[in-house]
Amino acid sequence: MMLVKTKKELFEKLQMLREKGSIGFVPTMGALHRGHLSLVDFAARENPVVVVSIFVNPTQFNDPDDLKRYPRDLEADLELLKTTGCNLVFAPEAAEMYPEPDTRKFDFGHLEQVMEGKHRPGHFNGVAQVVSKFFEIVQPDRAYFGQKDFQQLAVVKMLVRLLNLPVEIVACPIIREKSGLAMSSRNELLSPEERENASLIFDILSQAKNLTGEKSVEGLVNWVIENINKNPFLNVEYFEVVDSENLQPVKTWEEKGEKTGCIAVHCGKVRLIDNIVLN
Ligand SMILES: Nc1ncnc2c1ncn2[C@@H]1O[C@H](COP(=O)(O)OP(=O)(O)OP(=O)(O)O)[C@@H](O)[C@H]1O
Ligand SMILES: CC(C)(CO)[C@@H](O)C(=O)[O-]
Ligand code: BAL
Repeated sequence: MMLVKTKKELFEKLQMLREKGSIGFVPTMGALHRGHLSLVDFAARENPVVVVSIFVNPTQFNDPDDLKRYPRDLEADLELLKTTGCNLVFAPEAAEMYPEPDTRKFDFGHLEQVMEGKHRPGHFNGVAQVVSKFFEIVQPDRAYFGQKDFQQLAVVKMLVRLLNLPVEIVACPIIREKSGLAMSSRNELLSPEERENASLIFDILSQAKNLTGEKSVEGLVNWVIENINKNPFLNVEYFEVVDSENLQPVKTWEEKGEKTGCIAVHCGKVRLIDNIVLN
């Protein structure tokens, strides 16, 4: 496994690696856990070459404290990646990715106006800026994203359509801790007590999945919010039931198509997200 920090080094290494066949790309912000490693495993199964990027992208943080606190540990990340099928790690500095300020404004319409987009203004524009740069630099055949960031997946798929990019976006399932809590780099910022209580989020989402027969959509939304907020460590920012494809709000269970319940919860200073398919 090789580590490169500049685009020049990356181009040189990729020129050699590309001869082996297709490139699978896994973009991350580091502080790696089993969720990230599962994306690398999917990529390695489907491509002879796997590239992982580690970059805490400043343009997608709407909250400067969140950016400052975001966990970083390149040494530990490299140790973990050594145990996987990753061939090349790209860990650039901010100036390498943004030699000029990126002033591009993307329009994802409804996809960026709800849930994460509504509560983190500018977030998806920053994600689109950095992901489009990575796609241009790495030119992957396939790119792997986790379903934990459900809305991000929809935005990245639209980005690829908007820019006509020849990259296949592969969605990978959510990896959870034994307690059910979705793995996340931000979990490291939770105290042991907060972490224990945060497992209630998936517990309630799983129960909600079994209640769609007896509660209306609105009734279920209120039930989820009330039951999570009963826990003194947790405070729900939103819980919404949306169409899995277009993220339009779902009003009744009779509507066609797959429905996903998406949630953001504050636990102490940490903001956690999760989601579950409800039908
Ligand atoms: N538990 C998980 N299961 C599957 N994929 C995951 C999981 N956690 C993160 N990913 C995916 O890994 C990629 C990189 O995510 P990122 O580096 O932001 O990690 P993260 O754990 O989501 O961190 P945070 O949520 O604290 O930002 C994204 O595609 C994300 O969806
Ligand atoms: C895709 C991504 C690496 C872009 O910075 C980030 O949003 C993430 O880790 O999900
Ligand atoms: N996993 C999404 C990256 C972020 O929270 O900014």
